[in-house]
Amino acid sequence: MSELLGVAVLGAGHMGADHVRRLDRVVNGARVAAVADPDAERAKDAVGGIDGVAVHTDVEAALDAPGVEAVLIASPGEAHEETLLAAFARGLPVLCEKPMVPDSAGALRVVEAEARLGRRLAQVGFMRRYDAEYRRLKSLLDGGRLGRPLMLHCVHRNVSSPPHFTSAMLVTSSVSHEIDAARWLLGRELTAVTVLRPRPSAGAPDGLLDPQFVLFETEGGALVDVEIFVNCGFGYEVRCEAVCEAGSARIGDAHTMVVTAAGGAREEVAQDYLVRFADAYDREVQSWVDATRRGRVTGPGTWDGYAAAAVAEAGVRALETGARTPIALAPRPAPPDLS
Ligand SMILES: NC(=O)C1=CN([C@@H]2O[C@H](COP(=O)(O)OP(=O)(O)OC[C@H]3O[C@@H](n4cnc5c(N)ncnc54)[C@H](O)[C@@H]3O)[C@@H](O)[C@H]2O)C=CC1
Ligand SMILES: O=C1[C@@H](O)[C@H](O)[C@@H](O)[C@H](O)[C@H]1O
Repeated sequence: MSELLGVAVLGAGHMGADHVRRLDRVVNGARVAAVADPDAERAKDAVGGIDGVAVHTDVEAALDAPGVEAVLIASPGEAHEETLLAAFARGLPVLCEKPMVPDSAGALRVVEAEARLGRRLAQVGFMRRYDAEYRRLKSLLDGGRLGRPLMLHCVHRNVSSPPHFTSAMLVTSSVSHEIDAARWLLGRELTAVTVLRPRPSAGAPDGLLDPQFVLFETEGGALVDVEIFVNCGFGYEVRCEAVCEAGSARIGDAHTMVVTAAGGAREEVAQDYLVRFADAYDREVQSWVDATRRGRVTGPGTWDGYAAAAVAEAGVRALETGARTPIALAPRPAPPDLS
């Protein structure tokens, strides 16, 4: 391995461009070796003035570019399966943005392909596991001081959704974060899901079922509710309150800045995930680079990516039918070396 880990960033849109910047300017021990995007202008814009970066419109060419030792996938979810398998075929370690693969059958193929290799190669981009507030909540719950968790109340709001966003994507793209966070915080699988649809907001595009109220049941009987509202218009808000037998704990209220002027006080509210979770993305990518340079893979893995896809798929059925929908996970293949 070279002194600086050579990373190919695949997909140079909103997230990809931010990861290029992060690898170049924030993270230690890595460099951007190649960027690929079918839109060549986007790839060039993302690279900006960084020296020595190969720019491609073809993913495979980027994977084979000189100096590429690891891969960060930031293309749309539908492209992830093919790209993950191409990286596995070359033995390249991967950090793959969520959703790992949007459909559960494809996600399971990725789990099985990695299991056949007999070692972990992929980390999935569930960055909330690297957020300071989520980590404090996880240690508190694991420490047991508050007793057993009974309920998680979650709020997830975006200012607006991108034009391609569908009603199903509120679950598959947005609530996928709460699905992973709940599995991680509680250490339990989710077993059933019900989705209620309040009347759509006038601020949502025509036909988009926004907001939605999602209720998960878990192994062991805890409940997780999620308000997902992706065109709230006023801010990017992510909160989670754990209610336990001997107390409760809430995260997500942290103030950015309070400005007092002209007889009033105004608190700033983050407008998007790149601001709210900036530190979490930095920590996630640094941790991936550090582990990769040690020849290891840590953090959420392909099974977590598969479980999130299977739960989200049941959620979409629940949204369409209005019925409580049980969640069935496939048998887990013998996990690869978890070191
Ligand atoms: N962790 C998080 O909080 C977030 C994660 N994401 C995830 O990041 C990924 C990318 O999302 P955005 O950057 O918002 O999308 P975007 O639409 O801004 O960018 C996607 C880019 O990928 C390119 N692309 C399309 N097919 C490709 C392929 N086969 N190979 C390489 N590039 C390809 C497109 O031309 C585009 O430039 C998605 O999986 C999304 O779910 C997005 C937002 C936040
Ligand atoms: O992952 C993300 C987006 O893809 C998703 O669409 C948003 O709802 C989330 O807040 C963001 O973190």
